[in-house]
This record gives sequence, C-alpha cells and structure tokens, in this order.
Amino acid sequence: MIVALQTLIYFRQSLLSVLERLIGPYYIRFSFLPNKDDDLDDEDSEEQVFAEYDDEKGVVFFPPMYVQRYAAVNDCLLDERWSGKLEKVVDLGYHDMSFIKYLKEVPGVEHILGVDIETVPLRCSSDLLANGEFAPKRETPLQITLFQGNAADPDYRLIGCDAVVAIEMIEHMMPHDLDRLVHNIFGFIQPWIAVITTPNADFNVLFKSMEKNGLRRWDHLFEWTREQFNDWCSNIVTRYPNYTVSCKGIGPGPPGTLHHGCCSQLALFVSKNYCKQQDLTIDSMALVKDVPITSNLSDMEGSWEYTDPLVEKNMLCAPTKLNCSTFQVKSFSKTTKNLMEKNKTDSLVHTREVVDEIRQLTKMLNFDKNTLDQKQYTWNNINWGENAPYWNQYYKVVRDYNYPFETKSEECRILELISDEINRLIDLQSTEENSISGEKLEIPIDYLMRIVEHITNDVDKVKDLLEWNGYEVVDNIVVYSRLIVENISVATPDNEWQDNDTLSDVNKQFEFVDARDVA
Ligand SMILES: C[S@@+](CC[C@H](N)C(=O)[O-])C[C@H]1O[C@@H](n2cnc3c(N)ncnc32)[C@H](O)[C@@H]1O
Ligand SMILES: [Mg+2]
Repeated sequence: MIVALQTLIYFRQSLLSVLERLIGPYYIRFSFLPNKDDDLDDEDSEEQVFAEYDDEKGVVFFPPMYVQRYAAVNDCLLDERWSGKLEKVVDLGYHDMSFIKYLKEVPGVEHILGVDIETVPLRCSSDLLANGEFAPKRETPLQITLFQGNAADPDYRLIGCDAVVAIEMIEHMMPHDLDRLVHNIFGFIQPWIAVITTPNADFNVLFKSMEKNGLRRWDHLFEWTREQFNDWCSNIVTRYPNYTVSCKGIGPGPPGTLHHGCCSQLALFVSKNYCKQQDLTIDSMALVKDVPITSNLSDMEGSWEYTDPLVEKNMLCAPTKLNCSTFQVKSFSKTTKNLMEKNKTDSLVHTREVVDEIRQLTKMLNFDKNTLDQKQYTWNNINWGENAPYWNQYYKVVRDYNYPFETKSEECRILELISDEINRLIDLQSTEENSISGEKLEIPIDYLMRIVEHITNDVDKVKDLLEWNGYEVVDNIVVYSRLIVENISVATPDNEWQDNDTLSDVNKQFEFVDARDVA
C-alpha cells in the first residue's frame, strides 16, 4: 500500500508539469492581479469560477479546487498593504513544492522556506530546484531552503519570516501539535501575516463519495465547520492580541448550495504593529541597536541565565534556563527601556540586524554544542523538557538552493517592459478580432511612459531607446507594423478543469490521470 502511494507521489511531478502547461495561462489570469489597464471586469472573472454537480462524483470545481486555493493565498500575499515587502516566507507542509512554484514569482520574495514532516515528497521537489540551474537568471536573488521537520517546532531559522503560509496542513496535525503550531507562528515567528487554509466540513454533504467515510477525507485527522474554524481563529487573536483575523471561503459550490459555504476556508492573520527595518523610526532603530545580545565569544563565559522575559518572549522564546556554562544575555539598558515605555511596546521588532545577530550567535552556540554533548549536559526547555534539541535547531536541511541572478540595466528593463506591453496589446487586439491583420498598431508614447514610470519619466530617453532598438516613433506615437499571423487556436478539452476534491490529496492526482486518459 505504502509503495503504491509512493509510486503515485512520484508520478505527481510529471503530472504537475502537464497541469502546469494546462492551467498556467489560466492561473496567471485568475490569480495574479490583472494589469492595471486590463479590462478584466468582475463579471468576467466570476464566470470562470464555478462548480457543477456530477452524478457520480458530486461536486466538480472549475478551475480545480487547489488552483482556487493557491489563487486565494496568492491574493493575500499580494495585498497592497505588504505587496513587494514580504522578503522571507515559509510554506508549512509544502509537500511537493506545488505552491512554492508560484511563491517564487511573488514580487519581493527573496527567501522561501519549506517545512514538511514527510521525507518522501521531498524527492519530488528536486525538479524545480534542478531546473533552476538551467533556468534564465532571475533579476532578484532567491534562496529556497527546504527543511524536514514538524511545523509545530520553533526552529530558529524561522525567525524573521514576514509571512507564514499553511495550505491544507492543519487538518493533518495531532491536537497537541496544532496547539504548538499556534504558538510557533504567533508567539515565536511573529510574522507580518499568516495565511492558513483548511477544508470546510459544512460543505462535505455535497460530496457523495465521502458518505462512506463519515463525511470527511480519509487522510484528515479532523475537518472543521465554519463555526469551528472561526472559533479557533478568534481564540488565536484573543491569545495573541497583536493580530487581527479575517476568514473567507474558497471554492463556491453549485448554484443553490450557498448555505453550505465554500469547499475550503482561509484565515488571514495580520499583525497590528509589524515593523520592517526600512520602516523603523529613529527611536525604534535605537531600540533595536540597543538589544543587548553580546555575540562575543569571551562574553559567553559565566553562568547561563536566560532571564530577561522580553528577550525570551520576543527573540528566541524557547530555552528558558540552560543549566550549563557559557552565555549571558544582559538585560535591557535604560535607554531601551525608556524607549519601550515611550513607544508603549513590550516587544522588540525582528529586524534583519537582530536576526543576523541571532544567527551569528546560534552558529557559535552550535560550535559549543559539540563540546557540551561530550560532557553530557542536559538541556531543559519549558516546552520540550530535558534533552530538547539544542538552541531551537529542530529541522534538518534537505536542500538549500540559491538561484542564479543578474541585475539588468535600466535600459534593458525599460525595453523589456515596453515590448511586453506591446505584445500584450497585440494579443488583446488579436483576440478581439480573432485574427491579426496587416494593419498598424499605434501606441502613444505617453501610454508607454506609464508602464515604465517606476524607472524613468524621461520621454526623450525612452524614445531614443525605442528608435535605437528598431521601433518606429513618429512624433509621440510608436508605430508598430504587425505581421500577418495565421489564426492560432489552442484546443482545450471541455473537461479540462475537472477535479474532485473529495479524495485524498494523493488519490486526487491519480483521479486526474484517469480523467485525462479517458479524455
Ligand atoms: C495536503 S498536504 C499540503 C499540500 C500543500 N500545502 C499544497 O497546498 O499543495 C499536507 C502536507 O502537510 C504535511 N504535514 C502534515 N503534518 C505536518 C507537520 N506537523 N509539520 C509539517 N508538515 C506536516 C504533510 O506531510 C503533507 O505534505
Ligand atoms: Mg488534505
């Protein structure tokens, strides 16, 4: 049975590449914010998201449920309040990296972490990373670090994450782990936002195939109704009042089933006072600079007391009292305390500086650990008892990959943006006319200036650049002579989006193969 499951999982990657080709264009249209000037009206996009009854399967979603889920999570990450500012993001329960594939393209993201308790799916992930070696260079740096570990454990490498994503993971967790996960996210990582999704049990009556299984998916430890999920979420914000939460459904059912809600449910948690380094005021900069962690080896001698509750709570949280030698965390200086009182805060912000300092510190502690292990010291940790892993290093690194990147010149970026826009306009017109004739396309330079306004507002420079690169510019109009292109049509089978969300995640993929084979 396990071997069969593993085989299916291995198959999944190649299936995903097929899927990618099929849903790619749809996904881009559906998920990423439409271009400002795109005329994609709400009515149009709503028409594309719907569900139908199938006599055998029950409800079938268009597009497939997981696509709708990824799109909903992406929408959260692209919210204008933090769009472009989420640099370090962790995907908890990343499975085979299906979502990381899209996360990679979220503007501003420079470090993606994946944590999964399973090791089998990790082998499927290698493709995405290996492709990276041959892929065109990125314009921005990107590091992907995959860990094997329990998302409930507060590994120090999670510190500094701006966003936490957990798609359809919590229902696979044991109750005590789920409790610890909450603390890990909101007490330890303290991200700017956290996006958590889980199935909606109210919806399950619509799935006939679940009737045999007590109306839940066989591989889930629980499934919550909307009320239960809302309770769980409001309980979190009561315990962590720094956060607000909003819930919504993903994957509407067929007409007339609105009262059951949607197939999945999503909670978006937002920190009320998250502060990134570049947003810090002079006062809070001082506060951060004053963090009294000494990262000097000579200071590591003496008794180990981890007494400052602020440091314990906000910086590393876990090992409360270490009954061995070598480190001392001094308490806050007077200036820091005054500043904290003035700012009415009892917490420190995780900034790059602090995080780097913690990393440096951790390296030294790891070095020390080997010596300590030999002496058979025990660790006493409030949550994990004796012999807890050293200094919050719970996860094993499975893969750490840096994508190659090169920064493009300003001219190159301007040209690329303008040529993409011209191509988009051509596509738009060709879909409208259903063919491309030999006519000319005339685009006012002012219009193109808006596309590159974040780089330059020098019209003459852009005109020169375009002319140098073979574009015809007459007065302030770019004249594009179109080629005559034969009608191109991409055949899409009717049942392309079929998906039955009642099955386990593994079976779901298998089901898809069958559907394709039949089609
Ligand atoms: C249904 S899959 C999630 C799929 C993935 N997030 C996506 O949307 O494509 C659930 C994943 O959570 C992982 N998982 C379950 N319990 C976990 C835990 N305690 N810590 C980390 N990962 C866990 C499983 O190994 C599995 O890969
Ligand atoms: Mg599942």
